[in-house]
Amino acid sequence: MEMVPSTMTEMWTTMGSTIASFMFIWAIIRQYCPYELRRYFEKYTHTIMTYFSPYIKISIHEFTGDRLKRSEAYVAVEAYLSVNSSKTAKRLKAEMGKDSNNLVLSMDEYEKVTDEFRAAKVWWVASKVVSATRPMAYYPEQEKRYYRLTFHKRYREMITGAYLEHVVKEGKEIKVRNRQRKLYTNSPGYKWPSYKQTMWSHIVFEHPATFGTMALEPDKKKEIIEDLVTFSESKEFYARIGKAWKRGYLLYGPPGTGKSTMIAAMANLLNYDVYDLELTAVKDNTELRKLLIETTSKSIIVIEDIDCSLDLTGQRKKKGGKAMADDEKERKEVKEESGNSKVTLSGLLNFIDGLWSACGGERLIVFTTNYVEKLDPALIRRGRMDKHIELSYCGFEGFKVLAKNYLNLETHPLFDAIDGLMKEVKITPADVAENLMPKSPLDDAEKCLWSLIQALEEAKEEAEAEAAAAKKVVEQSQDGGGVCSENCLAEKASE
Ligand SMILES: Nc1ncnc2c1ncn2[C@@H]1O[C@H](COP(=O)(O)OP(=O)(O)OP(=O)(O)O)[C@@H](O)[C@H]1O
Ligand SMILES: [Mg+2]
Repeated sequence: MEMVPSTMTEMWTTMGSTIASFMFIWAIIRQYCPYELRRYFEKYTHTIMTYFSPYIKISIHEFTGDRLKRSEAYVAVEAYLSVNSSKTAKRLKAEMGKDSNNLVLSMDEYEKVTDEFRAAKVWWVASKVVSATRPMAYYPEQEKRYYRLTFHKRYREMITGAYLEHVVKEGKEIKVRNRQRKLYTNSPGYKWPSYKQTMWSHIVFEHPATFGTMALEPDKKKEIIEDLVTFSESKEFYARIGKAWKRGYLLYGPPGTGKSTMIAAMANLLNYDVYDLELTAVKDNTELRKLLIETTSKSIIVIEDIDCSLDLTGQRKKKGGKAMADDEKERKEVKEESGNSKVTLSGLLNFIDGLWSACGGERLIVFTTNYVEKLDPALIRRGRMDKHIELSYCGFEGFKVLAKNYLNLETHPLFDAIDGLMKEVKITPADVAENLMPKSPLDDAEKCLWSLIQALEEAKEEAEAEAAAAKKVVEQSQDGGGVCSENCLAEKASE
């Protein structure tokens, strides 16, 4: 019986000295052996340890084959652990979250946390490998981050199946809930990526516009919202009919009628990112393709003022004489404005429905224009631009939305006068909004309404004066016996 403690002591002593000798050899190897030999030794020690260990390890690296894109699995695990580790981890790092007013916590490097799934215990470690810097290396020292999951081999099937599925699914949901939406732009003069750079630069998207604050006929608003929501919920439908999950919107109408505002409202409704594509800054069709491939899912790709962006008007209907000359002049101007860009109409059409436009999924493509009639019909046919939305002058219903937003008024005795004037003159929502905006702290709602009435009356007088001038021109031309074309009448009236 007395032998037992002594045998135990001997055993511990032997184990202790074995470990000490091993550590000593390891220290010598680290100190004196060349890097290659060290790596070799490490590799085999590792293999022997793994052979005897009952634990399995899975690594999830931040970058895999494609160095330009973070691995989706890594991003999902990062999000999952940001919520599940923040209660147990002792060292956390904090980053700015959604709307820049809350901090999102996640586990810091080399931190270890435990998770449980159906009574199985697993361990996560956040780690990184710093690659050796070589003298004269082109790229600076690289850090390769990864997460390592460790679990007992008896849970192999459950962890590699159900648990990882659960982590990725929950991680993606957390990411969507926490993500800060971004507004991307392709800056002019930007050079095609060097290491790990992209052709897009971005800022946080924080536009406050919503469909609730937009002055729009209620039926039209409802129709657009339903269309957008149906699109965002139709993943299976698009897959079933064999169509890429994207939808094109053409927004057209005079300046100040809310086209850009509607894009922001769309992004806020669907929680999408916005890619504001400046076509004049795109060198050629190849660059356009690269830009498109970089866009991510759940995004709106916007080309504003498509008619001014490039000479994309294609083969327009032939017009006679002067109109044709104007047309040519205009094209020349557009060409000059668009600088050296060689993006063509066919390049843009391929951009909309080419094979690679399907990569990424769930995307809206929005064009805006002030002159829909100038666009090539091929560019805006259904199937490319699926929904055409006209944004027009402000009606009384639109005014009521703005009065509620700007002045918190639902009704007022001056509303009737405004309704009457709005039926007679055209005014853009931008002009209505400007008049309803208090100009000093002393301005009350009634003063703002009077300011709008005054603007409407002035617009009415102007329209009446123009109509009278046009009438006079017609009368003069009839007295002179000459026949005046529509164009010539317009010219004379403007004189
Ligand atoms: N329908 C609308 N509802 C609410 N506000 C509007 C609306 N239309 C315009 N506005 C207001 O007018 C301003 C200008 O509107 P916006 O930039 O959306 O016009 P636009 O149609 O894009 O003009 P442009 O053709 O010149 O680009 C916005 O900041 C917004 O405050
Ligand atoms: Mg605009």
